[in-house]
Amino acid sequence: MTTDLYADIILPLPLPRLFTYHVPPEEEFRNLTPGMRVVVPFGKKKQYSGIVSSLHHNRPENYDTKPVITVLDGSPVVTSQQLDFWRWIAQYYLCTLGEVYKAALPSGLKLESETRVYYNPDYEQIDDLPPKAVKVLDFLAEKKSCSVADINDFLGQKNCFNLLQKLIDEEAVFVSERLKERYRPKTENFLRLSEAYCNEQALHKAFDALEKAPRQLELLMKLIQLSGGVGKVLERKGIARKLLLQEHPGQASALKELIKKGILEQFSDEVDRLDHSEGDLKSKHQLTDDQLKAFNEIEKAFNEHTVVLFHGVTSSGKTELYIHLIEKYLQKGEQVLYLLPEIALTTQITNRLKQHFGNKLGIYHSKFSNEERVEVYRDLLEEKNYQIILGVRSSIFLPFRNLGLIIIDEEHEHSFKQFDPAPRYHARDAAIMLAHMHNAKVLLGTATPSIESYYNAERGKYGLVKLNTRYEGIQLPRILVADLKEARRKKQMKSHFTPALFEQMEAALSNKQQIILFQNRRGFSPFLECTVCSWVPRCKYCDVSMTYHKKMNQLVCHYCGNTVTTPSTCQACGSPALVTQGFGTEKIEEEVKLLFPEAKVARMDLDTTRSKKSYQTIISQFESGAVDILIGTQMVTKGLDFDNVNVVGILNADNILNMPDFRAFERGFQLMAQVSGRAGRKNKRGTVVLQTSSPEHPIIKFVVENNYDQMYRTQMVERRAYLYPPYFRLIYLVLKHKQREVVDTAAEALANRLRAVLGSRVLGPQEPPVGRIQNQYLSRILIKFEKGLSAAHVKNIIQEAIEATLSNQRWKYVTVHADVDPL
Ligand SMILES: Nc1ncnc2c1ncn2[C@@H]1O[C@H](COP(=O)(O)OP(=O)(O)OP(=O)(O)O)[C@@H](O)[C@H]1O
Ligand SMILES: [Zn+2]
Repeated sequence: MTTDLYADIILPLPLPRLFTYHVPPEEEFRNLTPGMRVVVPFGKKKQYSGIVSSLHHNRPENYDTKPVITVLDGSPVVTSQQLDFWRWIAQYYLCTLGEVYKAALPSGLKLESETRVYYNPDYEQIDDLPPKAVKVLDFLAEKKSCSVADINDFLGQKNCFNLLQKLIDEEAVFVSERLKERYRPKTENFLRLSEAYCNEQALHKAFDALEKAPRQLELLMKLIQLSGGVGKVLERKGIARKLLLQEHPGQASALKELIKKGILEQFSDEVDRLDHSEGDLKSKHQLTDDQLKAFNEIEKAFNEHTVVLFHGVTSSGKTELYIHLIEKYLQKGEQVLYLLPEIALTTQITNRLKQHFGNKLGIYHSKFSNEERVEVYRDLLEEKNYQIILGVRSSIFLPFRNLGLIIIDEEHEHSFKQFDPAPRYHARDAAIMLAHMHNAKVLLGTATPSIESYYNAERGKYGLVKLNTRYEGIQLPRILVADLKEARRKKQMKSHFTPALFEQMEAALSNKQQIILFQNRRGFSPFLECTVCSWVPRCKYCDVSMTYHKKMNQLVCHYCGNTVTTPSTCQACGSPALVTQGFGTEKIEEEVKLLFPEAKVARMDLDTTRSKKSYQTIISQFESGAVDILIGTQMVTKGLDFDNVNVVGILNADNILNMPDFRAFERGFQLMAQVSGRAGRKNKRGTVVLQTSSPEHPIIKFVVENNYDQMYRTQMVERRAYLYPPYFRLIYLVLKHKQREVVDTAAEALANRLRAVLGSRVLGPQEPPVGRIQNQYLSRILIKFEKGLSAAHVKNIIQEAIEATLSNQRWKYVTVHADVDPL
């Protein structure tokens, strides 16, 4: 122990341990507290911003500490509760705190150490700049950002520091090398009368003075008009410069003169990027008797349980019920987090929630810009507007102060689990932990519960509430099973459509009703094949075949994104006889357009939804009836609520059920039941056509009968027999290296180490189905252990074994990551 102060810092790097720095005695560091961001040196030259995890007086024994360079915040940006949550995630999901830090903060709050200069698009020039500076600004405006070296090259000089300094002072550019925050509240320039002219007499003097300057006079009059009259302009509220110059941007020089003469003054002020307009709030729908009964049961169940599973059939009005529940918590002054699995869903739910909760609702997801996300983050940190957050996975990392309720909609969805990079967390499971920390409640809502959650409900760990009737008593859709084998044998197929599906579609179209078609693959076809020698184009970097995308005329690797132009001849035998095999959404779209030339068709999959607005556009086109047929991947299967969909087609159930995964049947049931649920939600019972080569498959039967219980029971028998969740826990260890031999020997050694302690609970190593990704060879070990064994203990063993294995010089560059509770 010393009197010197030390800080353990979380850096945005995958380091197994926190680094300790000493805190200099200067005034600046007086109020340093955990959760604040500081700048620290790391390695030879680099600087990073990190988060203070803790402060103490213990000098590290093994190394000399470096000093903290500077503090970036006046108060913590990460609360102590968040830090505890981060620590839990790191420990449970076997990753580092640095990895959690990277996932948890929006990038606008993480800083970069490279010397990059960013153009400020909001900068409006007032003073004259030297010509060179204008040149640099034009250059930057085009590039948006570049390095200092680029500017030197551009100007042909060694050092542009002085010039840059001027631009920085003007706030025309931002430089992240100074570790200035990349995010800045957006400011805008405003104009008002200056103090001296702020009475009617003075104002009249100004009019006289401007007699010979008609453009300036005109501008002054416009300011008065925009302010709402002479009386108002004297209040000096400020009119946006943009607004003033809107009609006559050429008047900028006249404005400059007015400012110079001291009649007007310009000031800048923050404008909120997010819309806080109140709008007209609608009152809630009255709950039906069945819904009310479920509502009361949920409230009662919360008296005994932290978590309640709400199993309500599709279109039973779960969302309506959530709205009532949210209101209750808001009245108590508590915050609500509403988690959704998919951005596609947020559009509709946002609209529904906005109508009731207006500007108390904040939205948080990855299609939002950094600045928008920072604003939501800061809003919660400073407890300003938002009381409900609607978001996807990463919103569990927001700085909640007073969380009362977490709703997890479509809790069975796999996209709640983050696959890559670390932390590989399950947002549902992590949210339950978060709720425990806040003493909050969790409602898991779904029409098709995950087997894990249903099991927890059955054995009394969670409360269970059911709602078996659809709103307005509409029956669940009629499901027709269409036998693909038979239709092919009888030569009745129209491309990928059986007569049953084709007829239903025709009928729906002639009745002006809409159709949803589901195919679980995007692209045109899974692969291209040479009919002469069977050659299939494969990714150069990964061990998979490439997917053919017709519109782009490209082959795309869905693992690493690598693209190549489609070859016109076989690269092995030279034959031009290349044919497409299988089909994805793009091909279905093309076929539908040929088969139903009159119908308007839209497609929703990863390829058509790259931008923030694209979901909104597709969904509102379909809502408004501008589109008759919507084709999509799993994005279209869940949660969407359309009034006029009468027919749903599942093009191929087999490739869902044939996945080499112990969850394939459960998942197949959920997907098919969910997509079926999109049909016939209003007015009239809908129809689903389910195309399959195995109509006798038990899962198909359960879907047709809407028999969740039976599906659950049969699956549980298998889970128990083959030692799978929910009876057993799984952890994958994935090893990667650019040489097969190295990764294999390392995996073997690691598995042996583990086996010495855990015995037959260790399986493998084995090459995973895709054995090479981005030129890295993979090997995988599976650890399967009984619920009775302490997970924390097993994780300790794993961590030690990994460290010991990697300490061998031979395997130094092998990377190992864990996937806890993999999906
Ligand atoms: N009490 C009610 N009053 C008026 N409309 C209702 C009521 N309950 C449900 N609805 C309407 O019925 C439709 C289906 O309800 P909702 O979307 O809430 O079902 P859901 O159970 O969430 O469905 P899914 O599981 O398929 O997402 C919606 O359009 C909703 O507005
Ligand atoms: Zn690839």
